[in-house]
Amino acid sequence: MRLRGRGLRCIRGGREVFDGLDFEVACGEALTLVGHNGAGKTSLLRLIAGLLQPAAGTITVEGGEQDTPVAEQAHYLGHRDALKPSLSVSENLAFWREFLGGETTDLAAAIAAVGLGHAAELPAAYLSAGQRRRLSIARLLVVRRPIWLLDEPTSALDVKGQELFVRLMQDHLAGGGLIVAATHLPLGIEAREMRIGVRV
Ligand SMILES: Nc1ncnc2c1ncn2[C@@H]1O[C@H](COP(=O)(O)OP(=O)(O)OP(=O)(O)O)[C@@H](O)[C@H]1O
Repeated sequence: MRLRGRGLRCIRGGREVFDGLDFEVACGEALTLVGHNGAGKTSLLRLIAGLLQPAAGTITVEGGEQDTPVAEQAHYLGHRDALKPSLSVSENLAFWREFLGGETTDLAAAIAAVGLGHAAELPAAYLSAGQRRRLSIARLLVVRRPIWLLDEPTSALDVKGQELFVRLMQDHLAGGGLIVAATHLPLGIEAREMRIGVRV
């Protein structure tokens, strides 16, 4: 499987963010997007996730499930943790598993994998920032999707949480998945780097 973007142009709020952008990532590979604040890293992730439409260019998947839209093959882990505060950790994850559908895995195992086993019945409103991030990461595990789009994924994670996430990313790549991540810090995994935007 190969994810490819060609000639992408992105316009936001009437201003061009980037134009003529190409990228390519194959299964088992990670691509990190680097660049200054406002360069367009989040915008590119949102284009791939289908949350924004490109003004020009194409995003395609070769191999794998070619007829399934890219957005349905991708998890988008954004800046904000998409959680319902009144629902417990396991209820939040059950919601996402139901909502996203497709190939799912065991809920309790996903919660344990991110180190939240002790907090499974706690309302999400009571979670710390790092715990909320861990719960968001559990969404990547509970529904299997080959493309992980990650926006500053390690923000708020403590050292153990970062180590844990590195292992989860490595497992995902070893299992044939691919990762595109926007980050200002090294992700801790082997990755190709793509710079977006040049400050003038
Ligand atoms: N909803 C929006 N409406 C209009 N302009 C927007 C919107 N969201 C982002 N932008 C603009 O698009 C440009 C790219 O923003 P983006 O969030 O993609 O940058 P980034 O590289 O991810 O930045 P950072 O490193 O700060 O996260 C910025 O100039 C920003 O102001």
